[in-house]
Amino acid sequence: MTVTSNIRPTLILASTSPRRQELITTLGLPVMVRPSHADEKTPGDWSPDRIVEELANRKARAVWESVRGTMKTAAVVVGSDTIVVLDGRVMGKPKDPEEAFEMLSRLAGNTHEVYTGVSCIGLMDGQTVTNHRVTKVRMRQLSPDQIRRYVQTGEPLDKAGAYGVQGVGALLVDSLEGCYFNVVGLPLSLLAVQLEQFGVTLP
Ligand SMILES: Cc1cn([C@H]2C[C@H](O)[C@@H](COP(=O)(O)OP(=O)(O)OP(=O)(O)O)O2)c(=O)[nH]c1=O
Repeated sequence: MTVTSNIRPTLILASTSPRRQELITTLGLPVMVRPSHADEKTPGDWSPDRIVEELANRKARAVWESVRGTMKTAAVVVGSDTIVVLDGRVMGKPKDPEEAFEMLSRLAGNTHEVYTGVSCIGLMDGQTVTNHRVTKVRMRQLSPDQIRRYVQTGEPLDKAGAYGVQGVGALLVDSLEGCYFNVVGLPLSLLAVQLEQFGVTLP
């Protein structure tokens, strides 16, 4: 897609995540949201970076396929995927409170990595840029009671690794090394770099 610097493409966010929807508005470009229902299964031997880049691209591609041909304005479809990795073991979203408790018991007192993949696809020509970022997060020691109380807030259930650093989960996190927004699900500086490759000028 050729976008000259005075054109502001619409960003089509391929996501159901309210966090991503809020974060993407920071770029100051028009935003449309189109939930993507891409298959999120990957082979067990894939590396974390391969998983998040592939899933981000699947989400973006599914939406790109459904909207191309229906819009005439310049647009870029954005897909994103986040996982938590502890000692090489991948954690997605917990399926129930019991699994959330297990995940948090493993993360407490340890340092893990949060991987987020972002994939951008130009609406007109399908130009694709896909990358990922990694952030290290140190979680403090937690007693089983503390973990139980946090799980009862309901916050862990729709989040990779069963916590949300932007919410009550902030009380569990000792320190963080890398992009904060990567942990929340959309690394904004990475997205800015990717959009520059489409000729978009941002502040
Ligand atoms: C670790 C962490 C994850 N998360 C969230 C970001 C993602 O929304 C979610 C990981 O699940 P994803 O599968 O990446 O995304 P999603 O299902 O929420 O949304 P969609 O696929 O439609 O875009 O975990 C937080 O909000 N805060 C955190 O601190």
